[in-house]
Amino acid sequence: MTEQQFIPQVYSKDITEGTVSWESPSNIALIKYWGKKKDQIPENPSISFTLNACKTTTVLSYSKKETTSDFDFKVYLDGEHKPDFQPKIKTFFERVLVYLPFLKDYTFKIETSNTFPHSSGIASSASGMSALALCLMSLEQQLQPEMTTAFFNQKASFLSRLGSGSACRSIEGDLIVWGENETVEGSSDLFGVKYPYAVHENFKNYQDTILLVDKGEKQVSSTVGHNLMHGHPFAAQRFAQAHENLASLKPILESGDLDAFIALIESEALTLHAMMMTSMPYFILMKPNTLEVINKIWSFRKETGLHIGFTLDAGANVHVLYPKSQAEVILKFIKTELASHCQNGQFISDEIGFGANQLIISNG
Ligand SMILES: Nc1ncnc2c1ncn2[C@@H]1O[C@H](COP(=O)(O)OP(=O)(O)OP(=O)(O)O)[C@@H](O)[C@H]1O
Ligand SMILES: C[C@@](O)(CCOP(=O)(O)OP(=O)(O)O)CC(=O)O
Repeated sequence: MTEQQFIPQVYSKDITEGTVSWESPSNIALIKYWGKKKDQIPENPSISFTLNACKTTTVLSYSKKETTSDFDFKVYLDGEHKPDFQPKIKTFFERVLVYLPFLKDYTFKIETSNTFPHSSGIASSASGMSALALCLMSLEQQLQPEMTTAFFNQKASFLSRLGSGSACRSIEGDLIVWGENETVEGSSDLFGVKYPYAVHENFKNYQDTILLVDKGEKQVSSTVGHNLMHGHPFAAQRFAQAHENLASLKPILESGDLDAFIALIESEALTLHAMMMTSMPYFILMKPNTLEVINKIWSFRKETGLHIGFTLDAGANVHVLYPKSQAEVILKFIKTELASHCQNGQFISDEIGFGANQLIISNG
């Protein structure tokens, strides 16, 4: 599989204007992507649960310009012009122009909203960039109607990756692998693929309650963090470990061994943050309440034997993961013991999801 297949031939249709819309979820990595090569190629494989409630909805309106000129687009978040979202999208447009050669032919209006706070480590770049990539694919599909769903999804994932690496894991669900590796046949550095092996019933409707320990924008973006893996003293070991952890996860997913699952994902989360703390310059994204919550989760698990575990993204917020069958008692614990460590007591109840959906635009 190469990038070449995503470069279109001449389009068969001419479209002057229109509107398309997609909602696309965020995702939470179990084995983390941290470190990348040129062109958004990951240094190691990752695997994530696609989320359900945490999502972006984007409406893309386009009208053809008289003459081709530079990129022409405006972004609105929750109805308000959002100039500080423009640079990431401009970089995205530059990277994908060769694969979407119509980009300079249109004026775009991007109206977007997230169901959760952005830039705080709940992967708004993943849902936001994948929603935009999907909208652009819908436009391309109108220009070239003879496109299979499999190609549509694969190219949407490929383009999303060029917007934000982890975004390539948001197009489909429920478990997505990104990054070529020896464990998952068909895996690719270029796009995400559905995890193709047996997954035990224990993981069905797996719950993710996201504790909003800190809703503020984080001090160091993921992009900057990835770059600090270049020349990092532990980089080689970390990249090798991610391959090993993916190999270990396969029998765990098959057998439904939740103790082993929790041990693996918690170790991944803490290793991610260890990489941040041992970067140069070093940085810490966890907050005191992140550690409070982690310690409480560990005590509660010891006391009850319940299968409550956590993972972290690049931020202070804690993703509490647990099986649906134990949801009632764990949710009660979260409400009574953990919510007080969240900003304004806020948390988001989410669970495994199945990917993006196109929304029908009504003209009335
Ligand atoms: N709905 C959206 N549409 C387009 N771009 C978005 C949207 N939401 C967020 N973004 C972009 O993503 C950036 C935030 O990404 P960043 O990686 O810093 O944080 P995050 O995605 O919340 O956390 P993570 O590190 O877990 O991915 C925003 O500054 C903005 O450029
Ligand atoms: C910690 C992570 O969430 C890192 C996500 O990094 P991004 O995909 O947000 O980074 P860019 O490619 O620079 O946009 C781990 C993961 O999702 O695998």
